[in-house]
Amino acid sequence: MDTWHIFLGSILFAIPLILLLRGRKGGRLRVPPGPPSLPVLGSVVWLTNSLADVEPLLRRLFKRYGPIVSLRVGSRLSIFVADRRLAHAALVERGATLADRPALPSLKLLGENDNTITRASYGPVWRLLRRNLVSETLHPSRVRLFAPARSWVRRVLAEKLRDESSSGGAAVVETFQYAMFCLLPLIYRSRKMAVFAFLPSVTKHLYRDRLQNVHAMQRRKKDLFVPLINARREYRKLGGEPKKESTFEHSYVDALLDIKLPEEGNRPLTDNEMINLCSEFLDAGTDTTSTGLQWIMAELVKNPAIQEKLYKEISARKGDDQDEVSEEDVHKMPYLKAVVLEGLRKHPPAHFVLPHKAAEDMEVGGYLIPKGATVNFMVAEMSRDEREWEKPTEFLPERFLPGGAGEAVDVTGNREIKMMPFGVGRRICAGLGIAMLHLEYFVANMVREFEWQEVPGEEVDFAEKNEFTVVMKKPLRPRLVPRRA
Ligand code: HEM
Repeated sequence: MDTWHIFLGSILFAIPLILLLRGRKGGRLRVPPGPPSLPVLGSVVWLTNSLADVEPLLRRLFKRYGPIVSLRVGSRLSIFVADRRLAHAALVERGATLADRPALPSLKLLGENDNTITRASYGPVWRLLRRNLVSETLHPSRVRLFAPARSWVRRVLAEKLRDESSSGGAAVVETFQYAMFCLLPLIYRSRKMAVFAFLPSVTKHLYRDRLQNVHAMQRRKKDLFVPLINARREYRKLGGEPKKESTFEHSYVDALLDIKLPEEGNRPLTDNEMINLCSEFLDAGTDTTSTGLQWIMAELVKNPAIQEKLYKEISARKGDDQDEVSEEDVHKMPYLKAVVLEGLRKHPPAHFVLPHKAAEDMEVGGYLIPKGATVNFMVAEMSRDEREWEKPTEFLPERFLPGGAGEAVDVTGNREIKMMPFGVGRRICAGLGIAMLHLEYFVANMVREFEWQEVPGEEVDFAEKNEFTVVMKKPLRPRLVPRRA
């Protein structure tokens, strides 16, 4: 072992030890450091910063206090973790302790329960709902059955992009969203509820209009989903055969109709619960995937040599006469996978995982995470950390090929975390497999159909904007030159 390795080994050994000693005061563990707090308001930083700008604020706090910091929102303690090793210790090594979710104050205002996969407490209902989605609908054997739907959406997407490109810079963002809407049908989302995290009993009066809008959207969601659910009920009653390409033998709604909640006297799901679960399925999968697709295509526009290398890999497998790059094909394309992983590393669609809750007191990095605290993990900070990734601001898919630093990176983070675009541990994204498949499938087919070029005056701009996911502030508008007749 050379001196450099001994030096590196000592540093890696010393960091947790230093953190451990810093967290102790008179032998007792302290909560992670952070700015001072005031009663009712929480951390004083809220006097000069808004919740919407929490990411740059956190970056400043990590510089000042280290990779784990505390903030208070009202009386609630939120802890933020930016270090990949601490994330592994918290979410994988002591996974069950942090597998719970904090209660959403807004749910009560809306008269809703938390029976969805994302919101449910870590327990039997969550387990049942999650298993239902993962093994009944998103299991690879089921996902394969949806190949005709994927093909149909790919054709629609290519046609729409062809139309767009004939009129100059193509507005690809809406087209990607539309494609994902078609694939995971229609969407409803309620992202404007963050204000109700502060004193819901007061903010519900201050933001009465916003609350009314959310109620109206809830009604619209009901109008939209109930007929679809009822149609499926009828269809099952008749024991019907699938009649056309878009009618599948199995759907998520079928799996939901079969569920009985053992903890609650074996009752079936209510219509409201089914609506929330359908809408969660679409919410969770649509924006995330179309945002990921947009960032990856933007990088390919900006890096024509990488696009060309990818095109060569694709055309070596698929002749011009063949219809599409299929699911089976994409599994055999290592460079395509590297491009998608590098896109998710540099531009994770979600910069935070969903909030976790500590079920009991626990120690992370030498600090106390008290029972009931909310714990958040900084996805983008980890995958852009220059101590872990060489040239993290550059788009270099080669790092995921044999010999590269990201070779054999495991996005599930079970062994170690290098990046965690889908979260890790027990609450890891339930759609990881299908999300990776959709990204690889659409990137491959879109690069095969068109050459994606930068348009003068519409240069690619990697500035970010916080929406439901982190999107391109200036949407991508490339020139698309068809590669095939
Ligand atoms: C590129 C696309 C996607 C990304 C980047 C992504 C990312 C994430 C992240 C970061 C979480 C939170 C993990 C945590 O709290 O620790 C999550 C949770 C979740 N995702 Fe995804 N997701 C994607 C696509 C999908 C798709 C396609 C579906 C389903 C159709 C889906 C369903 C879910 C569900 C149900 C959860 C909640 C898991 C739980 O609480 O047990 N996601 N996802």
